[in-house]
Amino acid sequence: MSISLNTCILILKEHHLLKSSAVQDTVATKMEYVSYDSRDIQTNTLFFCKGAGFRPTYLSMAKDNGAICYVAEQPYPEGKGMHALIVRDVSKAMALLSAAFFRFPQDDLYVVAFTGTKGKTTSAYFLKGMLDQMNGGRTALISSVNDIVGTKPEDSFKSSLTTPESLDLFRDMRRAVDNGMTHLVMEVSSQAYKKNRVFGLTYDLGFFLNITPDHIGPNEHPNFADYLHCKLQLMVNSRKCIINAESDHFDEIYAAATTTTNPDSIYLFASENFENPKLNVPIDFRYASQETDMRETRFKLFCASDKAKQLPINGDYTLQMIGNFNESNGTAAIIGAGLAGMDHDGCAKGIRHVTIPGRMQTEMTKEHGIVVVDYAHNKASMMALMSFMQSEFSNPKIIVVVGAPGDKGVSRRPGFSESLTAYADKAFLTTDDPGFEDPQSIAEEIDSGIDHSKCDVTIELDREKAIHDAIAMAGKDDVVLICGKGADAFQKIRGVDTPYPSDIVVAQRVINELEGQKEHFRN
Ligand SMILES: CC(=O)N[C@H]1[C@@H](OP(=O)(O)OP(=O)(O)OC[C@H]2O[C@@H](n3ccc(=O)[nH]c3=O)[C@H](O)[C@@H]2O)O[C@H](CO)[C@@H](O)[C@@H]1O[C@H](C)C(=O)N[C@@H](C)C(=O)N[C@H](CCC(=O)O)C(=O)O
Ligand SMILES: Nc1ncnc2c1ncn2[C@@H]1O[C@H](COP(=O)(O)OP(=O)(O)OP(=O)(O)O)[C@@H](O)[C@H]1O
Repeated sequence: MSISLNTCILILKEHHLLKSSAVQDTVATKMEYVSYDSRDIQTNTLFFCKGAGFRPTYLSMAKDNGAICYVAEQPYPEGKGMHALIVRDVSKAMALLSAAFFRFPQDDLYVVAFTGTKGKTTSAYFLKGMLDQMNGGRTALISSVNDIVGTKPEDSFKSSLTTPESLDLFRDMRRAVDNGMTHLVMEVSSQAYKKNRVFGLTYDLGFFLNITPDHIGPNEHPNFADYLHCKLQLMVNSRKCIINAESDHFDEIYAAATTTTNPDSIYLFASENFENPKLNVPIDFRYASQETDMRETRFKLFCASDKAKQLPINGDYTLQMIGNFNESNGTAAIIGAGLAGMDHDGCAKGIRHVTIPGRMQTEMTKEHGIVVVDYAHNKASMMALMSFMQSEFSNPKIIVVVGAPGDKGVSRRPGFSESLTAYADKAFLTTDDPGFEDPQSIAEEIDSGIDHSKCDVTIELDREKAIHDAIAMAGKDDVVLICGKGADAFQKIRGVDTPYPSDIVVAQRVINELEGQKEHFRN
């Protein structure tokens, strides 16, 4: 793989990004590697100086290690003797040049993107499960749990970001194409748009699942308007748009979709009884709950409009994932599979056994009720989870283990106070990725907003002990919800991913200790 200096200049000029360039006569002009990290350089590398944490010494290091050209928003003396491309926005430049360097892998993939405050990972896994039926397991995945770029074990790896840096994304897409993958399902976070990680990328299908306030605070979005604006970009950049008509801010979402997409290629879905008198476009797909228990979720999908009836996906579906919110996620994913060419039988077979690490993993204990490990970690998902449990078990005692992360998403803390007050009988406030903040202060902040006449609180910063105490106190008919970390096997503490056994492992161990049982969590 390579890219010439001239090509870089042309691309940057075409997008009005180039401010100035300095070309060295004696230096090679063919770049054979790209990087934004001075610790990862090869001969003739094109190096991007980007990010709040960038230091000019990284450029010196990159040059010493073989970088011959740098892209930056200002010239650096440390880059003397290298080609220099000085640009208006280095993150946009990196996305465009990376796509070109990796020979536009998106052109060889059917690319589907999900955005939404909640349900991205779940919907992405559902869709991958179905597409794999059709293409023989050749669906690549970019998600906040795992990235999968091929069929061999070494082609699956844990992701550190939900949506990777543009350079990493295009490299992974190239790897997927070279490994014979035909489809890519990806989660696109609001940060991905804010940081131009997907700049210039167009999706075959783009989904807007829902939006509620989240990710607002230092290092993320300054306010809700910015969060919404970033998420709306997915609609602007999708050839076909699929929108949850029940989402807050529906009008803005639909309007964003119509800026670049004919209404014939915009599809809406909603639950059976949803009505919005102000809506002047028809709902294309409806879903209706069937009988549901703690093992499975069953629902029916109706193709309601003429446009929808062209897709043969009408019918009954069963999910192994519980939680009524998964009917909405499942519906979205099935519409995606239908638009990609699948029929009801293929979809039903593909989605039937999909499970997702750390999402709604449940265990029925003998003496301590039902224990659920789930990734719910903001107000909307906590509300959805606890209201589902309340309705399933006709007002059980709900015991929750939860904490809020440090350094980000500060808006989640009052959201936890509110949702715990609304539904929980007992809360163990504990540690969840405190970063550079004091976990005790985070817990006290959540506690200060809880109405203690409704929800009793214990602050127990040792997460393993909190899980133990929650399960130990639960009676036969109670529900224990261990929230926020899912299958994460680390705690982010002061910039370091500190090993942690994972909530599933801890809960399993506690149940085994208490009941001597050797079963494993479902899913
Ligand atoms: C605000 C933001 O988007 N930050 C991301 C960004 O950081 P940055 O560009 O400022 O880079 P930096 O880490 O300060 O480092 C500066 C540069 O120096 C380079 N460097 C560093 C050290 C060295 O020796 N040599 C060297 O060259 C680094 O490679 C980097 O290019 O680029 C880094 C990778 O290059 C990311 O790890 C980092 O994500 C931060 C840590 C993060 O966690 N972001 C969260 C908010 C996020 O993006 N979350 C969303 C999910 C949200 C949701 O759930 O919906 C996501 O998509 O994951
Ligand atoms: N459609 C939904 N509405 C409300 N809550 C949901 C929905 N789907 C999932 N959840 C809840 O949110 C949790 C996270 O789900 P999921 O990982 O699919 O979302 P996500 O959008 O990828 O989240 P994140 O951006 O935080 O990684 C689930 O464990 C569940 O508790």
